[in-house]
Amino acid sequence: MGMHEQPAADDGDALIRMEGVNKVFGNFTALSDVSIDVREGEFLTLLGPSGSGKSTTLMCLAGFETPTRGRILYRGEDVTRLSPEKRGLGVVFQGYALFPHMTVAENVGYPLVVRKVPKAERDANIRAMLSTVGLGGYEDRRIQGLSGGQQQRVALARALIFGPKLLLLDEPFSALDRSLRGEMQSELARIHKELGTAFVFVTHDQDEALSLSDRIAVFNKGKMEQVASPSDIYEAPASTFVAGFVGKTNLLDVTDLVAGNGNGLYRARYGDVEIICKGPEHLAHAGSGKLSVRAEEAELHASAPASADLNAIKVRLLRSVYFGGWVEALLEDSAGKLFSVRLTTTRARHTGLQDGRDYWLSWPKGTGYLVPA
Ligand SMILES: Nc1ncnc2c1ncn2[C@@H]1O[C@H](COP(=O)(O)OP(=O)(O)OP(=O)(O)O)[C@@H](O)[C@H]1O
Repeated sequence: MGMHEQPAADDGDALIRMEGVNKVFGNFTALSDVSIDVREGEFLTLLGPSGSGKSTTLMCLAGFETPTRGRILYRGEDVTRLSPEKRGLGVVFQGYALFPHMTVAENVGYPLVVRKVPKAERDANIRAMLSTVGLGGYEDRRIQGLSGGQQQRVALARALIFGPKLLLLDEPFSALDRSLRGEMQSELARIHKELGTAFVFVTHDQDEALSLSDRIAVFNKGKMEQVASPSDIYEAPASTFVAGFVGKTNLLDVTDLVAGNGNGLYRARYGDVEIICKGPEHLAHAGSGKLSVRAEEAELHASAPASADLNAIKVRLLRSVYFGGWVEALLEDSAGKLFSVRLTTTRARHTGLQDGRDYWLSWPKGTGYLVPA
């Protein structure tokens, strides 16, 4: 797919499809008209803040919750009311703990025992799956003696051993420390590639979502606001929420929108400054919108930049914060609008940052992305 191409409305490749799903608990609407396709073999991440409906979506896909309204189709067949066991999906959920009194092999082989797979075949599968998750030779170990990362590998092996077409994972690494988390993320990416099974992964961590996924679905207050590739989510957000939740951005009120001739560019106005930016076609007649300018897309200059290729605004530096590799500058323009700019430390030293001083904030013409106000 091209960089900003939207997925087809009717996707024949859907492995599992959620159609207009609502989920109401008492008088609280946890999911509101959620439609989403999971494609064969893809790594799809459900991303959003706490309480946005990610887990509820996963529970509906798994069959642990039933939608109040809407349908779930598995390869075109309605499974909305089918029990989790009958769906045959792999799950790694927080509440789906390992059996602590059993060995690694007994845990991993359990789904095969349930499916009455003969012992010899079972043992061969257990051995192969343990090697896939990097635990070859751990068959007889006890669960209690394993580290957090190793236990997660066992949980993965148990969820994958019966060859499900889809694996559902709910924040599987949230209890792990940062370095172990990074290691398990690479492992998960490797296992996904090796097996070719579709994964649906829930997280509230944007970096995890951006680095692991083929596509990301962003949730906010029970609604799915956008589903797209990581680069489209980051570079062509569909809403102010998506722009602000993924990465750090500045949202400017712009007016007098004029679309270019199908080149994806817009002319716009921020206060009395003329701006050239990118945006989706459907805003051509909107008149105004919000312009998302990424914190790392912008630069600071001690004097007015001479280049005609830059959008530029006069600002005052309120303060800067040092983060090692980069410096974050907080600035304010004459209208009282606050800006956040992320400069490399080298660049910040070169510019010379002094609180209270005036600067020019710039970003290249043709960058920055319009979202509906
Ligand atoms: N069984 C339930 N009964 C009542 N309310 C529920 C139930 N399950 C979920 N909710 C509510 O639905 C909302 C969405 O919950 P959900 O767990 O899907 O969010 P989430 O995006 O996964 O967030 P988190 O990361 O905190 O789990 C929350 O406000 C939650 O309190």
